[in-house]
Order: sequence, then structure tokens, then C-alpha cells
Amino acid sequence: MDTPNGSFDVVANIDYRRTHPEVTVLDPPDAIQHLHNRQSMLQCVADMNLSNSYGKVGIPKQLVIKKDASSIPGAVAKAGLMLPVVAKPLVADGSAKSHELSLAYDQQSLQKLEPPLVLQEFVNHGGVMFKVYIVGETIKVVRRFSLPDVCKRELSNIVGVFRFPRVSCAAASADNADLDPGVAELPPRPLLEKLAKELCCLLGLRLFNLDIIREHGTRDRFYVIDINYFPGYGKMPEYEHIFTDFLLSLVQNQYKKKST
Ligand SMILES: Nc1ncnc2c1ncn2[C@@H]1O[C@H](COP(=O)(O)OP(=O)(O)OP(=O)(O)O)[C@@H](O)[C@H]1O
Ligand SMILES: [Mg+2]
Repeated sequence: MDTPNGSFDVVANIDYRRTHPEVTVLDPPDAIQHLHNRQSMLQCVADMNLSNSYGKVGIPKQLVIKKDASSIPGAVAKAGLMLPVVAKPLVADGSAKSHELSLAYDQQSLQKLEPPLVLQEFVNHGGVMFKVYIVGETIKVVRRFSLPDVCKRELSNIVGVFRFPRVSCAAASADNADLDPGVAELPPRPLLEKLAKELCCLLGLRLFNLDIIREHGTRDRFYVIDINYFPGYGKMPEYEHIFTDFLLSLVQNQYKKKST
């Protein structure tokens, strides 16, 4: 059902569902594809503007550059993006290239970046991030080490664009590390539950994860920086039970539907 340009054929999928009612579709391909673009991926979170007594969840200020690297310094200044910025390939299709991220420290060096890109303000978060795994209605959160904060002095001394390795692969779990409690504290459960529930509805997906950071120095200001479809669930604690329960609940729901 993949078309030559790599996009899913929505009509063919609807047709498949109609002609194969016995097949349970866990998540529809067109909804999955929505996460293959770093701009559309975070749009739901931005639109949701989640804010309650447990905290506030948004996305870092960002800008999409489709082409023409020479226009980047002007576009960044016009959009009021603060440096440094994280440059991420616009396409997030799981290829090695789509994970080639860099940090750009100064205005002039921005021209060295290669569009199409999403440029995101770098948010200091104390070097720890939270991976929030979602499997249907179940949520699991783990702490991971992340990029360290960038201080003002560093910013005024450093120029250039620096590639950084795939942090999520390299980073060890930060669950047992001796961390500043203000940095290590997991995001409030009720806030994550609300976020996950609304995202499941808005994205039309059941199996994904979110990378979330807490702005350093705040208790309740969170940013979603990445959403991945069907992430490496092997790193999610208790995945065996969670997946078994999820699949069983699908079967039970099918039964219920048939018998009503
Ligand atoms: N806006 C940001 N502010 C601060 N740090 C960031 C920001 N965006 C990304 N990072 C850092 O870069 C890492 C990789 O970013 P991101 O998750 O968006 O890329 P990715 O290539 O899709 O990664 P992966 O698939 O490995 O999770 C994050 O885990 C975090 O450490
Ligand atoms: Mg990520």
C-alpha cells in the first residue's frame, strides 16, 4: 500500500479494511505517517496548549526551513529564535540521515546547515529527559541522560555548528543516577495521563512514545521535543506484560462487538 513517493495510499487502506473486516488494524498508516515529518509531528501538542494545576506542556519555539541555507540567519532573527538552536532534518523516517542533528551557536554559522530542516530553540533541561511510552491506555516513563545545558558564557565563546550523536542510543538509563531532585523528578502522572489521552485521540494512534524535557529551573514547564511511532519497546520496563494485556484487550473488545 506504499505509493512510489513513499506515502501511504489512504484509499487503498480504507478499501483493505472494508474487504478484510477480520483484520485488526492497530494503527492506521496515514496517522503513522503524520509522525514522519518533524513539523506535523508536534503540531497537535502545540494546538493542545495543555496547562493545568500540574504543569504546562508545549513545544520549543521552532521554525521550518524548506530550502536556501543563506536565508536561515535572517529567518531565525525574524522569528525571534534564541541561539543556540537544534537543527533537525524535516523528515523523521527512521533513516540514519533523519537522526543527524546539530547545534548551531551563532547567527553566521546557520548558513552551513542543510535544509529541509526544523530549527528548534535549545531548552536547557539539566541533562535529563523523560521517555514516555504509550501502549493503548498504559503509560510508562523512564529517565534518560540527555544533552547538557548550554550556559551564557559558553554561548558567547563558541561559534559554529556541531553535529551530535544519537543521544537516545548512547545514553544510559538515568533512573538510578545520583541526580539533582529538581531535575530528576518525573513529570506529574496526572499531567502525563491527560497529555497521552488527548494525543492518542488527536493523532489517532495507540503505540508511540514522547520525548519530554523540563525547563531547567522550573518545576512544571515541560516541552515535547520528539514523538516516535512504535519505538524500541524493549527499553520499556515490563513491556512483556503490558503488550500481552494490550493485545488481549483488543481481542476482548472484538468479541464484545461481535456479541452485541
Ligand atoms: N529543543 C531541544 N532542546 C534541548 N535539547 C534538545 C532539543 N531537541 C532535541 N534535544 C536533544 O537532542 C536529542 C535528540 O533529539 P530528538 O529526539 O528530537 O531527535 P531524534 O533523532 O528523533 O532522536 P531519537 O529518535 O534518538 O529519539 C534529545 O534527546 C535531546 O537530548
Ligand atoms: Mg528522540
